[in-house]
Amino acid sequence: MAAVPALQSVPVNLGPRSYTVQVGSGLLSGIGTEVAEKMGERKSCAVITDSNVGPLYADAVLESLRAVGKNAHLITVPAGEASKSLLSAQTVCGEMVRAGLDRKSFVVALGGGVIGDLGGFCASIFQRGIPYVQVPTTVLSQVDSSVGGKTGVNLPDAKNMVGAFHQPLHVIADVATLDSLHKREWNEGFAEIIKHACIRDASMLEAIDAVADGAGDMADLIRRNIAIKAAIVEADEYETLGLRALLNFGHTLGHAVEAAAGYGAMLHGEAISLGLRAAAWLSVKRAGLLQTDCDRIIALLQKFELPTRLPEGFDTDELLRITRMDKKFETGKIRFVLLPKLGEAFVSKDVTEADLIAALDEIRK
Ligand SMILES: NC(=O)c1ccc[n+]([C@@H]2O[C@H](COP(=O)([O-])OP(=O)(O)OC[C@H]3O[C@@H](n4cnc5c(N)ncnc54)[C@H](O)[C@@H]3O)[C@@H](O)[C@H]2O)c1
Ligand SMILES: O=C(O)C(=O)C[C@@H](O)[C@H](O)[C@H](O)COP(=O)(O)O
Ligand SMILES: [Zn+2]
Repeated sequence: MAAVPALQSVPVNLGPRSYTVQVGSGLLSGIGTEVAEKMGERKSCAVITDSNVGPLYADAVLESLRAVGKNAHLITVPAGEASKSLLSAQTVCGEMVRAGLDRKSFVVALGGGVIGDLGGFCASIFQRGIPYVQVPTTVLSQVDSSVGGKTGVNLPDAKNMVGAFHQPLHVIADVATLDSLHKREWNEGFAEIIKHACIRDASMLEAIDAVADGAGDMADLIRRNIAIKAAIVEADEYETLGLRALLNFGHTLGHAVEAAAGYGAMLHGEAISLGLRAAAWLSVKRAGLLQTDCDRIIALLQKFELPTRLPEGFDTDELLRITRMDKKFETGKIRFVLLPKLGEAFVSKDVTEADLIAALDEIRK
């Protein structure tokens, strides 16, 4: 990672639910002080993490919290998407009860998007809701999932089917934690980064290219992505105005592929990469995106070794069946995000099932 400048803060302005995302290196050891400031007299907390992240970073976080007088209890779930389930939420909430947490407690979600979504969801339902702090440790969770307050779990049928909007009180993105990511987990985060560039900031494609070539400024790229996500969430927190829905570019078919593969078989970013290729192709057919721009998106995904060809074994009918459960499917009509040009997106109500079938045929090639 390129040299990290001093701590940067990105505000997320949501009135009474406003918070700050801190981006910098070596922030974990200062978490106690940061959290103490936000949580005031709340004394007990659950640090929720997974079996990969816990052994690497939980001690630093627990020590820092205990040093400022917090009673911090560690709760560890198995690493991977399968832990984003109602059963895990029940297990975690059960551990929170047995640890003596109450309505004056809080949660620290230490890990990737799975832990952020699960930990945030547990915070949203535990005794009808307690505050939480996001401490994202993957590229994907730093640039996307830790910001915006979408929390939840999957059902076997489809992704993110049970959840709540519950904004964090604070987000601490320590970019030094990214150094321990395996290449596959590092790369998958770029699917969401490329998504942000496609829908909001075409000029970011160059910065992404530079990072792929080992020359770019990753910390700055992370900050830029957080700012894009924050601006969209600020404008449409509850996804009711058609703006936040743009963050779903590539997700309609991507989510179906992720669920159909079996949770954990494909990483979220890998499934979204396939969804992005399908959505970019449909954007050429239905929205006038230039073929050269579509090719540019695909080439960039490939630079991060992300899949752009649907593997054998995915049944089109099954993928359509799952797609119909998507939250963007309303009264029998799909709302599909298309790109007329790089950096601009809109929600189309004119995409048909025949279009989806054609897009799936295309990404099989
Ligand atoms: N809420 C949102 O707005 C939002 C946005 C995007 C994605 N998501 C969700 O996020 C999830 C995907 O998140 P993810 O890709 O971060 O997956 P993840 O949380 O499963 O992390 C990927 C892998 O990396 C490991 N890991 C995490 N941090 C590490 C570190 N610093 N060093 C070494 N290993 C580490 C994890 O243990 C896991 O094995 C999906 O469930 C997706 O639906 C939510
Ligand atoms: O924050 C959002 O809004 C997003 O859509 C971000 C997506 O990257 C993310 O995968 C999200 O969890 C999808 O949400 P869903 O409502 O489509 O399940
Ligand atoms: Zn996503």
